[in-house]
Amino acid sequence: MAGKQSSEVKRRTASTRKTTTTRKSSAGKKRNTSGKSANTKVSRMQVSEYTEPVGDEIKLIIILAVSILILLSVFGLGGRVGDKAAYLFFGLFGFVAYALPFLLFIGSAFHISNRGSRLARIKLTAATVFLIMIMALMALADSSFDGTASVLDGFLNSAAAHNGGGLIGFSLSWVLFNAFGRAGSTVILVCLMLVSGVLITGKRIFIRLGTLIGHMMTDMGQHFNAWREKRARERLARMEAKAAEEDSLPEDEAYENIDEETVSIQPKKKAANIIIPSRKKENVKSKDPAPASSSETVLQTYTEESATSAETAVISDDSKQPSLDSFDQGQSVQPLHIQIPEFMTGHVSGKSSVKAPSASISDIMSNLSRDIPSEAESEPETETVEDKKPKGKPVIARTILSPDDLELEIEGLPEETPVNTDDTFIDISKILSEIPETTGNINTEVADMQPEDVSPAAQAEQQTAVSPTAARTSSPSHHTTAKGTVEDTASGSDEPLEIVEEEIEKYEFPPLDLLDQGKGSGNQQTAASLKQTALKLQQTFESFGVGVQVTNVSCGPAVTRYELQPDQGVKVSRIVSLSDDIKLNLAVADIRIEAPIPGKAAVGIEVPNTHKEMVHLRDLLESDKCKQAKSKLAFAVGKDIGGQTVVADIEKMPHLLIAGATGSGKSVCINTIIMSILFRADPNEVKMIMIDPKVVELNVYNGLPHLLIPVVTDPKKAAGSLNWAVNTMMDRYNKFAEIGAKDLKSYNARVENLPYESEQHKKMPQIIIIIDELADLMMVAQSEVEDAICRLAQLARAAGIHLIIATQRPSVNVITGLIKANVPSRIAFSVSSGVDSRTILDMNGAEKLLGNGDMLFYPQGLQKPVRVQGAFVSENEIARVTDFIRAHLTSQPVYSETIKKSIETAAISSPSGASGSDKDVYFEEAGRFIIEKDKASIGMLQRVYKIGFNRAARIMDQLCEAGVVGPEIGTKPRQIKMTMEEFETYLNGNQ
Ligand SMILES: Nc1ncnc2c1ncn2[C@@H]1O[C@H](COP(=O)(O)OP(=O)(O)OP(=O)(O)O)[C@@H](O)[C@H]1O
Repeated sequence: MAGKQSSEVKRRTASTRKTTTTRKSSAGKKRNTSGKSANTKVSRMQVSEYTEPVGDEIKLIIILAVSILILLSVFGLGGRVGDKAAYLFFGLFGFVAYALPFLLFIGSAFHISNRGSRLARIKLTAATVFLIMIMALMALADSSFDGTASVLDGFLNSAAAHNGGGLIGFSLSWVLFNAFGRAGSTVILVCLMLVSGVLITGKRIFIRLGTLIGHMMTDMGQHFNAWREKRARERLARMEAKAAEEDSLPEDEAYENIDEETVSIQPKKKAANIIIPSRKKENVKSKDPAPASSSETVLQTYTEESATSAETAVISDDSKQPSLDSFDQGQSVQPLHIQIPEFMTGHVSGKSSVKAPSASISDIMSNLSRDIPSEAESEPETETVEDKKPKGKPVIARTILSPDDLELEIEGLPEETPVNTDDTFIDISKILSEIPETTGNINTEVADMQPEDVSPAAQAEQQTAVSPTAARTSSPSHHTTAKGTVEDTASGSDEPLEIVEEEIEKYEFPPLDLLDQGKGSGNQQTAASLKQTALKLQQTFESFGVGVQVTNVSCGPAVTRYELQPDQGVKVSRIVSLSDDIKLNLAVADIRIEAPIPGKAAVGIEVPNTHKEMVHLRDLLESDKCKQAKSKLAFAVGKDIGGQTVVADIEKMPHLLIAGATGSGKSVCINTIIMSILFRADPNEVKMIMIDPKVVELNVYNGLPHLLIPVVTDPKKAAGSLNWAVNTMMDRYNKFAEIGAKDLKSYNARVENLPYESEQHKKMPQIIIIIDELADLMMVAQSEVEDAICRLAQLARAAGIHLIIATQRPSVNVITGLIKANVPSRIAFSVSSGVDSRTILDMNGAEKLLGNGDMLFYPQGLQKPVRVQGAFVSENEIARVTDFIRAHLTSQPVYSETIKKSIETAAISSPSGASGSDKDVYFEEAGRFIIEKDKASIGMLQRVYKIGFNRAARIMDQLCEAGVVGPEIGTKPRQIKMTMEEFETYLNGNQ
């Protein structure tokens, strides 16, 4: 037995050895013929490339033939075999057997052409389920079906009658019927049918239905509104006809018939409105008959024709001039509202009408202003006014701009002021000129205005409207001192302020070699790697049955864009839906699809580069594009996807919103803007206000002559700075109006050509207001900040004031609708979600950015944002440049005390803040400590009081404000300016 076993083992060992030898020799052979086998592989691949499509074609031909045979069979034309087959098909599928040949062919063709696609498999499965549900429903539809017959009966009945659900449908309905009854089974089957229908079509039936209903409701609403408007117009037409009729009646009778909705002037009430809603001439009169003593017109109205003719503009009889006695002191005043339809705004003025119907309100207002006779021109009238010197203050309380009307509210007209609006056009200039100038005021204050009542544009327009008079009256309140500064003797922070720094005699432009140069490594992407990625992209799309051709490749510093041209019939949405699969196949973190590229018949796929190139500011500033840019506010944005330098002009933007997640590159972007300006603009040409609630970002610019005031770090003061800017804007408009200039450029040009030296009219610089974190300001005084930003954004462009606002919180309560609407140019850096991207750009895309200066640049006028790799400037470079500028100043910049004071006043008057009362609890201690140590450093305060950086910096600012320490100058330590005794006196004085 043992011997048998051992001989068996030997035999096995021998056979194993033999096999090993055979394997070894075959491996050797393989090694020897490795070259050959590679060749064989290639040729096999070529063969398979050839045979695969041909094989598919043959398969389809066979399936077509089978389908036709089945078709013939089910219609009884298939001979004996066909009859048998038809019996089987009807038995199995019931009525659906008629559709079987078609379904078989279409299904097979679909499967073959979408081989490998998961989606196609899902669709095919869903289609099969759909068919089975139909079969089951057909079985259920048979009224004789009661769930008692056997499954075989189901087969036989369908085979014989060529209807019903066949064996398959019958079996399923049998199970469902016995479990849920007929109704329950129907619900389940229909539900499954719908689900498979959704999977087959990919359409969201119910959501669409909801949307459809929504659209229908909106349409109905619109129809309803149109109907209401039509009715209102008809009513108005009726009223006009009625009014025309009444014209022919004696006056007293006519008054009784005036419709209250059209006109209401109620002397006893606070306000009254005249609404002139149509272009047609109409007679609108006071509801109350005017008292006999004051029956003359204060408001004059003109027909369209008369508005264009200066001569025919005067309606009232000279002998019936309005009595100015009515402005006497003690007389009660009434506000008067005039609403002027928008179409009239081009023709408001009587004497020098603005002809263009699309003329802007400010144009009209400036025209109006010019119509008001100056003191010299209107001497005889002035005399009359002097005689009857009124004490009341007529006030243009507010203007309201609605989409249709401009409304002026004039307070201070006497109670019984009669209004005769005979014609369509009201001469506001006349009203303004008749308000006595000797009172020294057409009060432009909007003190009692409710913010919600008055749009910022309207406030600004209102102030613009009265500007010349205001300027006339306010100018004597300033007198020039020997130093050339203007002392503001007028009280109140709303007085127009002037930029009063001494002019910087000579500004030494910093040389570009203070900046680092790019290494000039160029793009690391080789042509081969680009070609490979392009091929991969094409193959990926092909594997999903989407035909595309890569037509172009643009290689940018951080991303490369592959331009794809889809084949005929390929939907763009299909390409977009494959973005995840592309990411997977290319093994990249994220891609952005631009579908389509604006102005091109191509879809752009932006793939991050493996090696990112840094775009150095110096390289951009040295580029021709930058050198050729004429504007002082031109700045280097970065390089676009094609590697081209992108240069933008803040003047044209005219305001810019920069938003992105923390660390995405906002501060670097702001620094590049500031640096671009420092390299291009003289401080006498461009000034900046920097608001940096984060404290650390912009303080390096302190001490530069370009700054109007030191960098503002206190959010409460920031609101004050914005208010100051609004006042400056209004002041500038007044000055423009005085010499008939339209904007800053024409003003400066005219001032330059003035034949005499004027103290009043000097060249003015452009002003850029940079806010590094809007969210911090909005937290402190949202309504004030929003209001000021909107007023500036709407009107500041012509005044040469531009806003650059950055925020890392792109939420709707920071970037409010109002701010968004008024700041048209945007830069979006990387954000965390599509929602944030939509808040900034009104579209997705920023969530796909890569960070580190990768941005979507969307200036005003561009259809779609462009992807740009932002310029980079390091802190060292900034320090080098700012140190250079400071070192080469002929005189230290003198910051305007007036501006500072005004900003502080505004901060104090701000309801949300009181700069004096909210000193930090460590303020006193920190002051004493710093004086004792003779060293002021934020880090030291942090360490000693164990507080955060922001709080320590704020305490330092408060100490600086109190005069304990000097301002921060670059990286140098602050000066200690008070002794301990002085500080104690200060503290005692402030308790
Ligand atoms: N254009 C750029 N090129 C290369 N790297 C950049 C660029 N911009 C920013 N970075 C990198 O990103 C870092 C963060 O940038 P930055 O400080 O500007 O972000 P931020 O958005 O201002 O962040 P935070 O809101 O927190 O202040 C920089 O230190 C730098 O390394």
